[in-house]
Amino acid sequence: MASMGRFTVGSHVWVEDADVAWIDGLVEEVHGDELIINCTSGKKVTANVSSVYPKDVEVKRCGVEDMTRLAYLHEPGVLRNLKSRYGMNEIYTYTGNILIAVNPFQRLPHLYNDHMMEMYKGAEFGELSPHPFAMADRAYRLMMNYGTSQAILVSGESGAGKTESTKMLMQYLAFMGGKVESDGRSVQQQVLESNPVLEAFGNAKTVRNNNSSRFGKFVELQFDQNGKISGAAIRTYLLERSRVCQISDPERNYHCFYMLCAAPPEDRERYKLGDASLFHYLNQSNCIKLDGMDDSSEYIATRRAMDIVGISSDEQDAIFRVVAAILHLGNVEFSEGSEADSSVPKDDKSQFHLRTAAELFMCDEKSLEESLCKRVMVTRGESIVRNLDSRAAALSRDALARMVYSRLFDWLVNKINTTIGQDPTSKLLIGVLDIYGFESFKTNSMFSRWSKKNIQKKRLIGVTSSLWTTKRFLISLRRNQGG
Ligand SMILES: Nc1ncnc2c1ncn2[C@@H]1O[C@H](COP(=O)(O)OP(=O)(O)OP(=O)(O)O)[C@@H](O)[C@H]1O
Repeated sequence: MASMGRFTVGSHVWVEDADVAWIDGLVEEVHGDELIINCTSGKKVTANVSSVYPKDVEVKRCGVEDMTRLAYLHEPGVLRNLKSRYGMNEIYTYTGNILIAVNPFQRLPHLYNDHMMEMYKGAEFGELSPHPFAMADRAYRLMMNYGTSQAILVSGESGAGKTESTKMLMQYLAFMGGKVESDGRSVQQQVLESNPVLEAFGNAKTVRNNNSSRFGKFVELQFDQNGKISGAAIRTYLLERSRVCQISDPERNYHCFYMLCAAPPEDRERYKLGDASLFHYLNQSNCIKLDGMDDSSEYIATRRAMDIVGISSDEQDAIFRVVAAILHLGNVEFSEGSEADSSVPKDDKSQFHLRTAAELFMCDEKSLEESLCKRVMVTRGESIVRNLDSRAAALSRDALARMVYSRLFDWLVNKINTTIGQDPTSKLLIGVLDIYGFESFKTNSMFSRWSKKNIQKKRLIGVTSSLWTTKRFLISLRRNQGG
């Protein structure tokens, strides 16, 4: 694959470089499969033809908007093109009908305003600069013209900009299909307003992204025959449960835990909370506070967002009681009990946290303790109760915390969906799949499962935010389409 064609003395080539990935140069000598290359950096390197690619010398310095126009669509050619465009603040590039987004790491509001949406409305695909609005417009028009549902796939590595791209796609679809509601807020507004709630409970700081989504999201917008949004559903999948109990430096747990520890004093008192650094599930990492994020104002903002998506104040109280109970649960430590291989809460401090967790969960303290320190095995109608040693009790404590948190998250998503409301009569929909974690799976099992179940009958349009996954994405896309 690497050596497309034969290289001769004087050929312009790209060669792999340990420091800058790819470096260009001229072939000076050819010895069978070995080439001696004089690089533009001044370096002279010997390389095997398998790690050398031909260079297109005719490509413009400013690059091309659609990379299918490149003479060679190989890794160095693609990277060079994206780099040239990025240098001119052009963060979007097409490869056929796939949009590649490069994270600008700065706000570019002029790219996403109403004027831009008006410009892309109905414009021929490829007529204007590459943009997520063009992708959304294409999906919308294909749906309206052919009467077929559409799916837009957003893939890329963590921090590449998938969530931002998804928001822009939703913004444009809401602009095209938005309805003015006489009573209350419209469906599109509710979908957009559900983001802060989902982010508070499903996002966390990771090494690569301070606001990383730790779950996959498929937003389905349903349209009526006139192309107006008539309903919506948000489906989430694969929430990273392990994070609830285990985090490594310098990452954080889910935002909601820190928000609640920074809540107004009366709320903290109600949930018997103190500083975030006092809780085992949070203090395994030294990162408690985030630059540019004020947890106490985020708490207020999340409460407000919950009001907007129709979560009552009693329900909000129940949600935060569960969040606080999980923190208390994490502080329960165990020591060996009087019986062999048994365990009990280690000391008064652990007993206090166990009692508080039980109060907040509204369950019996003794039952909670037994559920952690004992295991019940059911065999042919007979139940056998077995003691757990302190290590096993700590593991069941963590398993309970993970399970409760993921149920809480599912409950939130269901609640949001109930409030937004679906249109059972709708035959047209556009789905936007934010395919988190694509790169971290050895096989594309998640993609396959999802594509089979949810996307096969819809047409696929891709937006990808990372070059490295583009190749894999294309292969999956081809497989999925039976190509
Ligand atoms: N188009 C953009 N304009 C401005 N900033 C952007 C854009 N895309 C990404 N960013 C910046 O990069 C950060 C990370 O982007 P985003 O959260 O969308 O990544 P992601 O691919 O969804 O990551 P993860 O998989 O970890 O959730 C954003 O918080 C934002 O600061």
